[in-house]
This record gives sequence, C-alpha cells and structure tokens, in this order.
Amino acid sequence: MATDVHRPVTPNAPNTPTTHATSAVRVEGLTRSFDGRAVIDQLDLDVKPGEFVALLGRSGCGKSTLLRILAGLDRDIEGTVLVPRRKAVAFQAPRLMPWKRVWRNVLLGLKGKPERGVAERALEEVGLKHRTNAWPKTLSGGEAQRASLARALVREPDLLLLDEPFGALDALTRIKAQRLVDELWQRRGCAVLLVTHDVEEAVLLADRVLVMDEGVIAYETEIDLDRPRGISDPRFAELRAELLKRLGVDAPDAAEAEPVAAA
Ligand SMILES: Nc1ncnc2c1ncn2[C@@H]1O[C@H](COP(=O)(O)OP(=O)(O)OP(=O)(O)O)[C@@H](O)[C@H]1O
Repeated sequence: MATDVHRPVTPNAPNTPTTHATSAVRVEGLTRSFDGRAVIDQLDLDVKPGEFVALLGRSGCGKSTLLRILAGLDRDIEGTVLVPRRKAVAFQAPRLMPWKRVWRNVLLGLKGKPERGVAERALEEVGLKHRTNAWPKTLSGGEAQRASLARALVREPDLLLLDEPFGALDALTRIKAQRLVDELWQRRGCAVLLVTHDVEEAVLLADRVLVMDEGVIAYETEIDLDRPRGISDPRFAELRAELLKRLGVDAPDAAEAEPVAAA
C-alpha cells in the first residue's frame, strides 16, 4: 500500500515516507491549534487495513479537523500522520457541482482521462446507474449522497473517510445509506473512518468505536457483536449505554427500560 506522510514543516522533520503495512492510518503525537488553542493535542491513532472505525465526540471536539488532516486537506500540523495514498472522503453535504452531470461529478478530480464507464460502474455499485446523466439538482438527498459515495469509490480507496455522511438524511433513507456503506465496506475491504453523532450508527457499523475528548482519543471499545447486527441484542444496548455515558449522556439502564410484565 503506497503511503502519504504528512509532517509538519520543521527544519528537523524527516522527509522519508515510511510504510506501515500493518496500519491503514498511523497518527503519532498529532497537534493542531487554531489561534493558539490546541483542538487536537498529542493525539495517537492506529487504524488497521480493512478496519471499520467510528469516531464519536461532542460537537466541536475536533472530529472534522482530524478527518480533514487525514484527508490531506489540512497540513498545518505537528506530529506524524501516515495514510494510504489511495484515500477518499465524503462529507455530510454531497458537494456536487451543479453545472456537471452526475457521471462527470463522479469523475471530478481523477487524474488522466477516465471514461464514462468508470463512473457508471461506481454508480451501479451504489444503485444509481439510472441517474448517470442527471443534473445534481434533480437528485433527492439520498441519491446525492450516493453520488458522493460513488465519487469516493472511483478512487479505489484503501481508506474511506466519511464525515457525517448520513447526517442530513431522513430516518428511512439513512438506514438504507448505512446498509449501503456496510455492503460497500464488506465488498471493497478498505479501511473506513466514520465521523458520526449517532451512537447506534457507530455500534451498528464499526469494528471499533472511538470517543474523542480534550484533543485526544479518550475512550475506545471493540464492538464484539456478530454481523449483521440488530439493535434488539442486549449486548448492543450495553455498548450503546457505555458509549453514551462516555459522551456525558445518561442513558436509561437497558434492563430498567424493558416493559414490566403484568402480574
Ligand atoms: N479553520 C478554523 N479556524 C478556527 N477554528 C477552527 C477552524 N476549524 C475548526 N475550528 C475550531 O476547532 C474546533 C473543532 O472543530 P471541528 O469542526 O473539528 O469539531 P467537530 O468535532 O467536527 O464538531 P461537530 O461535531 O459540531 O461537527 C471548534 O472549536 C472549531 O470552532
């Protein structure tokens, strides 16, 4: 796996890329400050190839900042960040160019002269082939989000970075989009880092869930549930309650929440 190294520009910074075949992401001592305040403060993170990791944390704790750094969109950092060269990112807003048809949006930014068939194959994978020629403004919210996923997939990423990709979708469309991401991840085998506010979404999809606080990964847990997962599993409720607690939200105890049988 070819690796990109983002390092701070300091006189002593080594500039030789290092490949860690055992990691899709390796972050060591990462610090990012805005106006003298460290939003990310000596953060360490490892993601294994093919691992699905969800990142939770209260609003403003630095999740998107971390994702942007991993995507290579922000290099004003201290510390070391190793990520695969083939990586792609999808944001909450699909960010489609309104003046380009869907298939041209999918190919946007790709090097060389990729053919329409490349976009069509990715659109087929996300169930959107029938809208290949459409204008973005004619897509529903869920369709636009799938087009954005197709644009990520044509990059054949070893690392897929997702920043609240389902945040703006209605409940039903959101469930469908979650299933699609689960399917794509299983088929493609790439590592995924998903930023989300939704604890259930994290437990449903991820191998491991991280909670960010005070500029570091303050808590992490493996999700030891078989797939496909169901929210009715008692272990699901336990994991959800623990994560909510770590986020500073008191969840009603799962056992107490059971309806009491009439005597
Ligand atoms: N370009 C910037 N200039 C100044 N401050 C910034 C900049 N980008 C982010 N911040 C600040 O860094 C902090 C972390 O922002 P970030 O967007 O990473 O949080 P987040 O955890 O993704 O929040 P949310 O869950 O609400 O999306 C916030 O206090 C934000 O105001």
